Amino acid sequence: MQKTFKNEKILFAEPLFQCDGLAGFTRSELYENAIHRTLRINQLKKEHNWTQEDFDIAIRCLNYEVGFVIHLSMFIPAIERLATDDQKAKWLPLAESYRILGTYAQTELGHGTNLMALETTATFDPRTDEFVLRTPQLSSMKWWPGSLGKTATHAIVLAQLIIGNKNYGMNPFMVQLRSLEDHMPLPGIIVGDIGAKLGANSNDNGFLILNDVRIPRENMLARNSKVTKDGRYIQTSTNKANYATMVLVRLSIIRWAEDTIKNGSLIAIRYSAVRRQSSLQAGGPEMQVLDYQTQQYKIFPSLAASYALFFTYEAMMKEYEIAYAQIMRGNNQLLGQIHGQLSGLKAFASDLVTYELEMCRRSCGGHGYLKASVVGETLLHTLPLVTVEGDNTVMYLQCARYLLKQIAKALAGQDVDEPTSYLKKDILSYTCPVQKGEHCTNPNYLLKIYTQRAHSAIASVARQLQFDLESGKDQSSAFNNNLVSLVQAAKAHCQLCLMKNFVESVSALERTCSENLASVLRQLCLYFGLHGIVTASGEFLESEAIGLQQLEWIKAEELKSLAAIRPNAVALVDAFDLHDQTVMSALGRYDGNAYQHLFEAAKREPMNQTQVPPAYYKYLRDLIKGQPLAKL
Ligand SMILES: CCCCCCCCCCCC(=O)SCCNC(=O)CCNC(=O)[C@H](O)C(C)(C)COP(=O)(O)OP(=O)(O)OC[C@H]1O[C@@H](n2cnc3c(N)ncnc32)[C@H](O)[C@@H]1OP(=O)(O)O
Ligand SMILES: Cc1cc2nc3c(=O)[nH]c(=O)nc-3n(C[C@H](O)[C@H](O)[C@H](O)COP(=O)(O)OP(=O)(O)OC[C@H]3O[C@@H](n4cnc5c(N)ncnc54)[C@H](O)[C@@H]3O)c2cc1C
Repeated sequence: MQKTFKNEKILFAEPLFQCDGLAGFTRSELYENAIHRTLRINQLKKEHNWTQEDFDIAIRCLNYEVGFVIHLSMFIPAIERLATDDQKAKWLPLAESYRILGTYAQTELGHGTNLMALETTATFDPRTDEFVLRTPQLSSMKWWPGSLGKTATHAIVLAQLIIGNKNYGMNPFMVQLRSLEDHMPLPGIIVGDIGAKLGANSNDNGFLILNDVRIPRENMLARNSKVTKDGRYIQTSTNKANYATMVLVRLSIIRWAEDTIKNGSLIAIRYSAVRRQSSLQAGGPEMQVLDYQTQQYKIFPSLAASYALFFTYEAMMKEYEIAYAQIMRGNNQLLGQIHGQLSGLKAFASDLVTYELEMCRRSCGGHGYLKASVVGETLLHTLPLVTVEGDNTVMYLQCARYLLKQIAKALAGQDVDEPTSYLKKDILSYTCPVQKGEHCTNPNYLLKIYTQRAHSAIASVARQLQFDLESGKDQSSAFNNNLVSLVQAAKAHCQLCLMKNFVESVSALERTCSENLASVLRQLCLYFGLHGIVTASGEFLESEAIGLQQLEWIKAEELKSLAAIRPNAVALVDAFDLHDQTVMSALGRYDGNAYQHLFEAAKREPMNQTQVPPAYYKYLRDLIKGQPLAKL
C-alpha cells in the first residue's frame, strides 16, 4: 500500500523522530521540533544518499508533523510553475538549499475563496521600475499562509496588478519579508503568527501587512504574464495558469487524506481486535468487539476508503503528470479537466476521511478520547483539509461547473474528456442492471449503477438550470437556485471516479497477484461499492439506477460483506506496512498490547511526574483539613 520505507529503521532510531513525547509540547516547542525534524531528515538524506522520494516518504512517516511544509509543498512548486527560466535559475537553488524560506501568501483576512476580490495590490512604478505592494485595509492583510508567522524570509504574494489606473488581476510576486542577516522583518513589513489552531500547531500560519513595500520589476513571477519596463502588460498564457500550484496541492491533499484514513482504520481495527467487551451469549466469554456487526459497520468503511483513495491517488497522479507536462509546454488543453477533477476529488476525499476518522475514534470507546489513542489527534490534523486549497463546497462547485460544460458538449454531439465520457451515453438507454445474486456481488455491475446515478444527477441539474434560465431567472439567480444540486452532482461524479479507479485497479492487479489476494481485494471493492450505494440510497433510487427491491438486495449483500471482510481485516491494515512510530497510537501498536501502551503513556504524563500536585498546597490541603480558606 505504501512504498515500504527501507530507511524506517534509520529514521525511528533517532529520539527526535520518536513521536510519543509530542503530547504536552508547547506551541514553541512543537514549532522548533518540526523545524529540527525537517533539517535532520535533510541531513539523513545526504548521509544515506536518499532519493527525493525517500525524503517525501520520511515526511509522510511523520504524518507531515514537520517544518517547512508550505516551503516544500507550495513555495518551491509555485516557483517551478509561475517563474520564467531565468527566475527559476535565481530562486530555486536558494529555496532548495533553504537559503531562503518561503510561503505562498494568497489568502487574506477578508478573502480566501474569492480570488478576484483579493485586496492586496502591486502597483507598477515606471519611474523606479518597481512594484509597490500594499495591503490597503485591515481585511487586506494576508492571513493564514503557512510558515508566514515566524519562519518565511520570502513570500510569493498574490496581488492585484495595477498599471496606471488599470487592474490586470491577480498575479504572483516574490517579496522578501525578513532580513537574511538577522531575520528581522524588513521596512514596511508587519508579520506574525495568527494564534493557536485546533491542530497542526507546529505550523506558524501567519499574517502579513504590506506598507508600500517596493520590489524590483523582475520579482513578478512572469511565466504566464509580465510587465515591460515601459509598463505594458503582456500575457503569455491564460491567467488560469497562475492557479496551477493549487491544482498540485489538491492532488497532494488526496494523498494526505489517504495517509490519515489509513492511520485511523489501522488504529480502530487493531484495537477492535484486541478489545473484548460483553458477550452475545449469557455467561459466555467476552467477545472481540471486532466481531460485533455494528463495529464492523462503523469501521470497515474507513478500511475500504483507505484502499479506494490509494487507487484514486495513483490514477490522478498519472492524469496530473500528463496534464502538467502539456501545460508546461504551453498546451492548456487539459487544464480545465485536471482542475475540475482535482477540485472535486480533493473535496470528496477530505469529506470522506474526516467523517470516517470520527467513526474510527468513536469505535474506540472511552480510550478514543485520549490523546494517546492518536485517532482524535489525527482527526484534528485532518480537519483543515476540507478548507485548505479551496473550501470543499467551492471546490465541488468548480467540479460541477466543469461537468456542466462536459454534458453540454456531449448533448451537442461534441467530444468530451475521458473522465466524463459516460455523459455521451443516451440517458434513456440505461436499464436497471441489477438483478438478485450475481449482479449485487459483482463490482463491475455496481459500477454501472454509479455511472447511471452520476449521469442522472448531472443531467437533472443541467435541465433545472436550463429551465430556470428559460423561465426568466438571470444566470446568478439560476445558479444560486441550484447550488445544492450542483454540489450533489459533483459528489456523484467523484464517488463514481473512486469506484471506477478501485474496480479498474483491482482487475489490473488480478493479472499479477495471487488469487487469494485478488479475492480479498475484490471483496473489499465490492463492499466499498455496496456501502456507497446504501449511504446515498436516496440519490440512487432517484436516478432510477436501482429500485426498492434492488436496494434491499444490496443492503443484504453489504451486511454479508462485513462478515466476509472480518477474517482479513487485521491483515488488510497490516498491509499498510506502517511503523508503530508513524501511527504513534497506544491503541494501534503492531504487538496489540493496547492496555500496556496506554498505561505507559499515562505514566509519561507530565502531571504524573510528582505524586502531590502543586494545587494541593494552594487549595486542597486546608480544604481537606477543614481549615478556613484564605480569600482567593
Ligand atoms: C504532502 C501534503 C502536502 C499538502 C500541503 C497542504 C498544506 C495546506 C496548504 C494550504 C494552502 C492554501 O490554502 S493556498 C490558498 C488556496 N486557495 C484557494 O484554493 C482559493 C479557492 N478559490 C479559487 O480557486 C477561485 O477563487 C475560484 C476557482 C473559486 C474562482 O475562480 P475565479 O477565477 O474567481 O472564477 P471562475 O469563473 O470560477 O474561474 C475562472 C476560470 O478559471 C478556471 N479555474 C479556476 N481555478 C482554476 C485552477 N486552480 N486551475 C485551472 N483553472 C482554474 C475556471 O475553471 C474558469 O475557467 P473557464 O470556465 O472560464 O474556462
Ligand atoms: C490550516 C490552514 C492552512 C492554510 N494555509 C494557507 C496558505 O498557506 N496560503 C494561503 O494563501 N491560504 C492558506 N489557507 C487559507 C485557505 O486557503 C482558505 O481558508 C480557504 O481557501 C477558504 O477560504 P475562506 O477561509 O475565505 O473561506 P470562505 O470562502 O469565507 O468560506 C466561508 C463559507 O462560505 C462559503 N462560500 C464561499 N464562497 C462561496 C461560493 N462562491 N459559493 C458557495 N459558498 C461559498 C464556503 O463554502 C464556506 O462555507 C489556510 C487555511 C487553513 C485552515
